[in-house]
Amino acid sequence: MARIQDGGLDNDTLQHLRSRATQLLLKEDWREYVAVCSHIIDAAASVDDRRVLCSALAHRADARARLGDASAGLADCDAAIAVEPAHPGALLSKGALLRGLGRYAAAADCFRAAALASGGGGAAVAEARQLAEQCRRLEAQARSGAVDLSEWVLAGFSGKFPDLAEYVGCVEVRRSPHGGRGVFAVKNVEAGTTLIIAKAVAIGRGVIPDASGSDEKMFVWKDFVGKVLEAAEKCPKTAALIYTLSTGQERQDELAVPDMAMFRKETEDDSLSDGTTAGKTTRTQEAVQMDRILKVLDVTCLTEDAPAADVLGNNGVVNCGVGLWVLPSFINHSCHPNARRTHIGDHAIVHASRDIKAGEEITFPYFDVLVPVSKRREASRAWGFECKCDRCRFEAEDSILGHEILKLENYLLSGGDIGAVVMQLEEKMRKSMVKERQKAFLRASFWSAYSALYDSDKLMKKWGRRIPSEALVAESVADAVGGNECVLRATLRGSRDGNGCGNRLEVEDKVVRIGRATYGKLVKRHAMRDLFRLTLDAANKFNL
Ligand SMILES: C[S@@+](CC[C@H](N)C(=O)[O-])C[C@H]1O[C@@H](n2cnc3c(N)ncnc32)[C@H](O)[C@@H]1O
Repeated sequence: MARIQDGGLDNDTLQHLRSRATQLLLKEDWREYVAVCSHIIDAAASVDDRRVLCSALAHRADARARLGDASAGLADCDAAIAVEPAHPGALLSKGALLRGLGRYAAAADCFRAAALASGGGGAAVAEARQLAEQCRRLEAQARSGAVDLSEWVLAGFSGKFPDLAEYVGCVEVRRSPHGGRGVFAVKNVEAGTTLIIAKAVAIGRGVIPDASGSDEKMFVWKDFVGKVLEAAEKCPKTAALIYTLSTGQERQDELAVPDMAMFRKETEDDSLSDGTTAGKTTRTQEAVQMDRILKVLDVTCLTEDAPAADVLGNNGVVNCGVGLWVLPSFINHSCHPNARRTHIGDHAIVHASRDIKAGEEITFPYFDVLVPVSKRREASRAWGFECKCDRCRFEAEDSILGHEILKLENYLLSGGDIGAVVMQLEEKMRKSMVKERQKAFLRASFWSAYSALYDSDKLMKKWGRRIPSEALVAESVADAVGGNECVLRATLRGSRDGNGCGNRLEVEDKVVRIGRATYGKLVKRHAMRDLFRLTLDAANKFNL
């Protein structure tokens, strides 16, 4: 029991509690730390020691934030601010909590108030101002989706991941002809436009050598599942978001279309309901539905080692990552996709990889789509669905071409001359007057043959004059599957060789267009050039 003296807590008691709190802080034992802070708060309140009361409330708020209890943390900050409106510690803690909830404008106000309250021009003031500025930038980014990663890219992706805010662009979840729900564009968007920036509910990561067995992967998976369950337990809103996802066991027409407001950043009202009685009521009434979450994770988690992550996000450290990003998990697969995702730290950025019309469904590839239809069918079956996208339908339903495709596939498999395969396919498409869009589909399906041919000086000497240029085929394939590293590399090589690309400015425009379609509008032109160099370097390494 704390001893009390006139005008506040007695010094010995306070000193003892403070040193206990410091020990717990160093051990990061947040639960015990909260208990000690509560002790100080009760004692300080009973003797009306406002100075001690406010700093203990601010410290408890920080610890509660660490424990994922943002609502209780905010309540502590508000209690301190009610006693002392210009308490720098409480204002800083509240700013940090609001920033974590994505309420950047309110967070910036708190940091600004903390700078004013600290007074003078010391390091604390400078830090509070810096935090206010960071929140101002994040607020602007959360509204526009405009991200500039140029500096980070130019620094070789080194250092801390750039700060990102969650963003929901002109997209909406609707019922999809592909199955269940899907994400749709509500406006026309240009290739490269950012559609969604989503923060992961949780990510499991491990540095696993390629040859490692399934035990290590299982370890990463278990760690990931544990983190998702913990996040759902701590925050009812997170649990509610996870429950919008499919368990894979519902009938497609049973799946409800969620309200888009769920995915937008928190409003004042949301945070109040999360922060006070209403939030707590939900938490105690509803235990986390563990089985349901486990089934959801089986269907919806995304691997972080997507092709774009190799260049734009893993900092060369992580080579196995699995995560749950809720809104991107509503995106269906297509072999004629129009979007891609890039991973930066804990955020997934989904951007248009082709121009998209209002009302069109947004899709990305769940597996390699630069392969013939038979291979894609195997992959989609492994996912538990039959892909009926327009590309699959065309390749499966055109009986004359279907026969030809099968012949070419077999010929390729038996080690036949790649140049002859490409020649025959081009001839057949010309004779059958196949439309450009469908030519693009078939070229994408036989991409391995085309690229092996362009890679070989010997084969190019033999067939080069009788087949379309690398740049032309790359542009055509980008129409089928959107921008990606393979077509970008081919476009870069093709444009360097100047074969059939047009004049210098046209060539540069084409390259930048495919670059944006591949990496999104995340970097300025000068940094894009660096990405081009890396893309070509990666190809050279691969070819060695
Ligand atoms: C990540 S979820 C996508 C969202 C899902 N449609 C929903 O309503 O929750 C993946 C599941 O969606 C379905 N799906 C995705 N792409 C599809 C496609 N092209 N054709 C049929 N079903 C698809 C499959 O059931 C797949 O297991």
